[in-house]
Amino acid sequence: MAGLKYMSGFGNEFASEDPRCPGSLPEGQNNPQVCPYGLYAEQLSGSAFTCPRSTNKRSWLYRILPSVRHKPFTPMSCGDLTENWNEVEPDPNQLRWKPFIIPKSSEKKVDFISGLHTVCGAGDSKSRNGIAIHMYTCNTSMTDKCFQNADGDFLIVPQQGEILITTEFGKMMVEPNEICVIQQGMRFSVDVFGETRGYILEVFGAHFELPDLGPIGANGMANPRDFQTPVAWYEDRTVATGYTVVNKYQGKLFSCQQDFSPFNVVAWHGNYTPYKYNLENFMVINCVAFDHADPSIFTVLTAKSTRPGVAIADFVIFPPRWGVADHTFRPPYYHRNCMSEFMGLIKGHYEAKEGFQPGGASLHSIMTPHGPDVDCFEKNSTAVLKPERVAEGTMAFMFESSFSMAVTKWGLDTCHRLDKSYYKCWEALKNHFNPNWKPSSK
Ligand SMILES: O=C(O)Cc1cc(O)ccc1O
Ligand SMILES: [Fe+2]
Repeated sequence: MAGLKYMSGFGNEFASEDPRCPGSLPEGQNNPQVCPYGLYAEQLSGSAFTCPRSTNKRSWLYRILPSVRHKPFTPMSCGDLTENWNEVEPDPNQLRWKPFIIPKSSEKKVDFISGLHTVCGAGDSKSRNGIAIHMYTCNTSMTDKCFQNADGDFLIVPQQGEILITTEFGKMMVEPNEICVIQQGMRFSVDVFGETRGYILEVFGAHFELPDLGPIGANGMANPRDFQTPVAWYEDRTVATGYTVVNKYQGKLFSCQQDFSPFNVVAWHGNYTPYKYNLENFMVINCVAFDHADPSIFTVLTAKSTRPGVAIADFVIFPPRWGVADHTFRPPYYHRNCMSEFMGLIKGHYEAKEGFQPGGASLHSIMTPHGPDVDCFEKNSTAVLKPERVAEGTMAFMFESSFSMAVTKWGLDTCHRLDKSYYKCWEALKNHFNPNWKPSSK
C-alpha cells in the first residue's frame, strides 16, 4: 500500500498519534484519570517489569475499548500448527523440501492462520524456552479476524506475495526480501494479494536483538536505522457479526468473539513494537584475503539464550556480495555443527546446492554432515580465483538454533514435499587422495 509511513530505529522509545486525533497521547504520565478523547490506557509488557533497563520492553496503548472486553476463549482447530515434538520418530538425515504447495483460491480459501504449518521445532512455550519453524501458505485475507501469539515472537520471512499486516501499532507492508517481527502478544491481521508463501521463525522466551559488532566497530551488518516501525492507525469499527481474536496459547489455538475491531489504538508510546527490515540494507562484511568466514558474519537478528554466545535462534542471510578470497575453496565448507541449520530460499539460487528451490527448505540437524554438492565441489576446486559476484539476484537464509529440532508429521510426511533423493547430491564425491602428493605439486 503506497503511502504507509514508518519510524526509523531498532528498539527505540517511539511515540505515535493517529493524525486524526491530535493530542491523543497523554503528556507527562501514562495513566491520566481520564485519557484524552475518552480513550482507555492499556500496557503491553514484553519483559518482566523488573528486567534491567537494557532489556526492559513495554508499550502503552491508548485505545477506544480495552482488549479485555471479549467473550471467553474456546479451543479451535489447529490445522497443521503444533508444538508436539513427539509425533514421529527422530530423523537425523539431511532433509530437503521442494517448494511448499500454496493452495489455489479457486479450490480452497486459506488465510494466514489456517495456512500455518509447523515444520520442526523444540522446547516449549510453557517453560518459555524453545523454537518452532512454520511455513505459511495462503490465498485469502483475514477478515474480521486477528491473531495474537501468547507463546512467542514471530519473525516472518515472506517468500512469495507481499503481506499487508495491520497491527495494534499501525500498518506494515512487507514484501519478499523484507522481513518483519511481530513480538509476543501483539495483535495483527494479514491481508494477501494472491498466492502467498513464507517462512516463520518463532522463539519462545526471548526477543530478537541486533548482534554485537565487536571488532567490526560502530557500523555494519544490520544497521539500527534501517528497522521500521509503523505509525499509529485506528479504526472505530463495530462488528455486529462478531470480530474473532485467535490466540495461540501453549501451542494450541483458541478463539474468542468481540463486537469491535482490535485495531482501535489511537495513540501509543513505548519500545515494544512490531518492526520490519529490508534485507537489501544489510551491510555485508566478508573475507577480503583468504578462507571462508563462518556464516555468523551474516547474522541479521539473534534471539539469545542464557548461555553466553549461544542463540535460541539466529536469523542469518546470504546476500549478494563479492567473492575475492585468494587460494581458497570459496563456497561453504563441509560441516558438522553442534547447532541445527534450517535454510530457506526467498529467490534465486544457493551456491552450494542445486535442487534447493525458492519456497523450499532444508534441515541439517545437529552433527548431521552437509556441505557443497559434487558439482559445486568440483567446479570450485579448479575455478580461476578472480573477484566474482556471488549470489547475484538471490537471497537464501538460515535459522540457526542451539535446539535439537524435531520434525513434525506434516514436515516428514503429510506435506508430501520431502525430496527423498537429497542424499544423492553427495554420492558422487570422489576420493582425490594422493599419497604421493608433494608440497611442490600444490
Ligand atoms: O550451507 C550451509 O550449510 C550454511 C553454511 C554456510 C556457510 O557459508 C558456512 C557454513 C554453513 O553451515
Ligand atoms: Fe552448516
